[in-house]
Amino acid sequence: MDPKEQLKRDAAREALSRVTPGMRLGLGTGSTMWHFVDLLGDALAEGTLSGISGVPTSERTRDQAAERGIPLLELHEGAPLDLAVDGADEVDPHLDLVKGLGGALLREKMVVQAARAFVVVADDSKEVSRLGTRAPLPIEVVPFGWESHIPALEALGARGVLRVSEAGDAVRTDNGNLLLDAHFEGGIEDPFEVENRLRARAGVVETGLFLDLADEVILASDSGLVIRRREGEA
Ligand SMILES: O=C(CO)[C@H](O)[C@H](O)COP(=O)(O)O
Repeated sequence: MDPKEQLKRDAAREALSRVTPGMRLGLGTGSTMWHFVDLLGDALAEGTLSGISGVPTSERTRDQAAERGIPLLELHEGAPLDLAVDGADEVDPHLDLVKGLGGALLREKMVVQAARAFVVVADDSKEVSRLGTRAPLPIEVVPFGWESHIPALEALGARGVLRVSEAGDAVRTDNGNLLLDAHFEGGIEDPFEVENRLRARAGVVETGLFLDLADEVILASDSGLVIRRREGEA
């Protein structure tokens, strides 16, 4: 296996050790989560875990989980979830995150907010000292008037770019919305301020800032796993 994929699988395997029989899980989206869903499928098939059900955060994850025989629930059926597991594009020292390069940020945040605990799985390339330095901030917006957010982003110190596919078409989320990627020169100075300013705008559906949400971050590196927990948590 490619060494980078192996790191993602290592983080996913560690997260799987947090899962106990009967749990209702939030199943995130992305290449690291692919490994988690794969390992969960193996565990159910082998009988080392049972009674598990999951709420998928994207159609991709729904398809993979269904293929692997993982019983699926709608969000309202599963909530409150015992545990949400998901990847991240950036993790800062406070365990705040940027998510959404995979385009599933809205459902991901809804699922995390419906969960009693949230564990993040990533390789150590996602660690940053300040959010917005490694990845742009994804923002899901309704198609109507999306261009009007560009000057507002400029006022926040960011260059907003409509996400397009390789073929040049605007990318649509699973919810039929568009994605703006906000590039902050030097990173995001005050993520809470940016979150509040963006969320106050009609037409902005959700941002990829996941603030004060992660309870535990599992980072896989060449030298092993690094586990970070929110202060005050055992
Ligand atoms: O937020 C996400 C999708 O919306 C993903 O969790 C994030 O992009 C990380 O993905 P990967 O594990 O492929 O690096």
